[in-house]
This record gives sequence, C-alpha cells and structure tokens, in this order.
Amino acid sequence: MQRTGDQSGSELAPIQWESHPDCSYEDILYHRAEHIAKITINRPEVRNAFRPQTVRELIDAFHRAHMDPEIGVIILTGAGDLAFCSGGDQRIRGHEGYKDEAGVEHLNVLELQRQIRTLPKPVVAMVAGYAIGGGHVLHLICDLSIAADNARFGQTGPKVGSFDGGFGAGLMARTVGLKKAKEIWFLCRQYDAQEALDMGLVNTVVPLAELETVTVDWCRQMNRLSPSALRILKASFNADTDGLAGIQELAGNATALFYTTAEGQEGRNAFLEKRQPDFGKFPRRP
Ligand SMILES: CC(C)(COP(=O)(O)OP(=O)(O)OC[C@H]1O[C@@H](n2cnc3c(N)ncnc32)[C@H](O)[C@@H]1OP(=O)(O)O)[C@@H](O)C(=O)NCCC(=O)NCCSC(=O)c1cc(O)c2ccccc2c1O
Repeated sequence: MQRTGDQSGSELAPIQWESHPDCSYEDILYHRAEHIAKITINRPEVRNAFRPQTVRELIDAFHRAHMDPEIGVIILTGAGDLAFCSGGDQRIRGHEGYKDEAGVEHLNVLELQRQIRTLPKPVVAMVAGYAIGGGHVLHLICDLSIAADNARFGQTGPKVGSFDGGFGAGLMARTVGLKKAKEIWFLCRQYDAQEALDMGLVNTVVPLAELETVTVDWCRQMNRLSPSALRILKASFNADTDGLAGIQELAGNATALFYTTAEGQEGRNAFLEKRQPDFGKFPRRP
C-alpha cells in the first residue's frame, strides 16, 4: 500500500488522551491532548451509524472544540477498527427523517456538515473500516482524510432510498471530479483505500496499526503552524463552494483582524468618546 506525504520532521511519540471531565455523552467520546481534540462516534454495534442524539452530541462536541482556545486541530473518527461511520441509523428512519427520543424526525446531520466546514480549525477524518452513506459524506466534509488500509468508501443512497444532493453531491464532484462522483452515487459501489487515494478522496493510506500515530503526527505538524493562516486558508478553500455563507466566513476573518488595528479601534473609540472619528491619520495604501 502506497504511503504519501512528507513525513520529515514527524513525531511518532504516543499521545496520552484525556477524557474531558465535563462531558457526559452517550453516543460519542471526547478526548483532548496536545492541543488536539478527538471526537469518536461510539456505536460500533451498528458500524457507528448515527441517530439524532449522536448528531446532537457531535454538534456539541465540535462546538466545544471550536470554542476551546487550547485546541488547534480536531480529529473525527469511529470506535473500533470496523467502521468510521455507516451513516444514518436505518432502524429509526421514519417517514421524514431519523426519529429522536421524542418521536421528532430529523436530518440534523446537515447542520453538522455545515458546522464542520465553518469551524475555523482543521478537522481530520481518521478512517478505519467503512465510511459509507452519510458516514462517507462526513469524511468528505472533513478538511483532511487519513485512511487505514482496511478502509472502504461508498454511497448507498439510491440503494436505500436516500440521497445527499448538497455537499454529498457537489463537494464530491469538486473532490474527485464530476464523472467519478456520478459513478460513486449512481452505482453505489464500494472502493478500497488505495482506490480512494487514487481518486483524491483521501490524503494518505497507512497500515491500520499506524492510523492514529500518523493522524496525530499530521495534527502535531499543523499545530506548529500559524493558526490564523490555517484558519483563513480553510475559509478561503470553502468560500466559492459555500457561496455567500462562505464569503461571510472568509470576510469575518478580515473583520476580526481589522478590529485589532488602530484604524478599526478609532471608530469604536470615537463612538465611546462621543466625538467624530479621525480616520485621516490612516494611510490610503495603494
Ligand atoms: C456498513 C456496512 C457496509 C457494513 O457491513 P458489514 O457486513 O461489516 O456489517 P453488517 O452489515 O453485518 O452490520 C453490522 C451491524 O450493524 C448494523 N448496521 C450497519 N449499518 C447500519 C445503519 N446505517 N443503520 C442501522 N444499522 C446498521 C447492521 O444492521 C448489523 O446489525 P445486526 O443487528 O444485524 O448485527 C453495512 O452495514 C451497510 O451497508 N450499512 C448500511 C449503510 C447505509 O445504507 N447507510 C445509510 C445511508 S443514507 C444516510 O446515511 C443519510 C443520512 C442522513 O442523515 C441524510 C440527511 C440528508 C440527506 C441524506 C442523508 C443520508 O443519505
């Protein structure tokens, strides 16, 4: 199996994950160490299929990692070696979506997809075993995907009476090309890790036993880089695909940087001091 990527400067020391003391999740696990958060879908008995509660907990965990200034990079993975995620839990699929505890039907994974794209830190999918259906779209949404050599990828929508025509189709086409994306959706085939690497669906393939070590190494490398540069690059990569919402995210970074300048602060200070702002002292740069 081919391994890709520059491994120079890599650190392969084991990581000591710590559980977060405030987290009481049922369907997922939340760990932190060395400025990395690891979020694990923990339903191995159904190949880590998600139900509305799973998605709710994932949204909470991603928000926690987003807001935690100690965290630079986030890993999304599935418990065990057999699956990253097998998509929506078909046992509780009702007429209009996946039924929660109150009987309300959801497609709330779409909200999670948007959250992963807009949160301003790199998200890495660490994939062992199956990434299938809505679980396949989840890895696709992540910024990087690292696959174990036992990983298998595919969509099942047209087979099980579903489809994801949003990021599931559009982002797939941008990632692997239009013809390949249509093949993936129209034939519902499964692809092994090497095939996924060959079509640009994952960044690298590693032996299963090294999956976490290599993923952590990539995270450590990103954590040594400028967080603001990574943040703005992520927003830049997503901006055109995400339309005005993407531009909003990118422009929000410009606003946040502008707030830190004397020119930005002059406007606020003038308002608080009840005077006219003096922007004349700032250069009109070419
Ligand atoms: C993932 C598999 C290929 C694994 O095959 P394998 O042979 O290894 O294992 P089993 O098939 O025996 O599974 C073991 C065990 O797990 C149960 N299980 C597996 N997947 C699911 C699931 N998704 N939901 C419920 N249960 C699942 C399986 O029944 C077995 O249980 P036992 O009790 O019998 O032991 C294979 O399992 C597989 O193909 N799974 C189904 C994949 C699938 O079709 N997923 C749903 C696609 S649709 C979707 O995910 C989706 C969700 C959304 O929220 C959307 C929202 C908006 C738009 C679109 C959406 C969408 O498409």
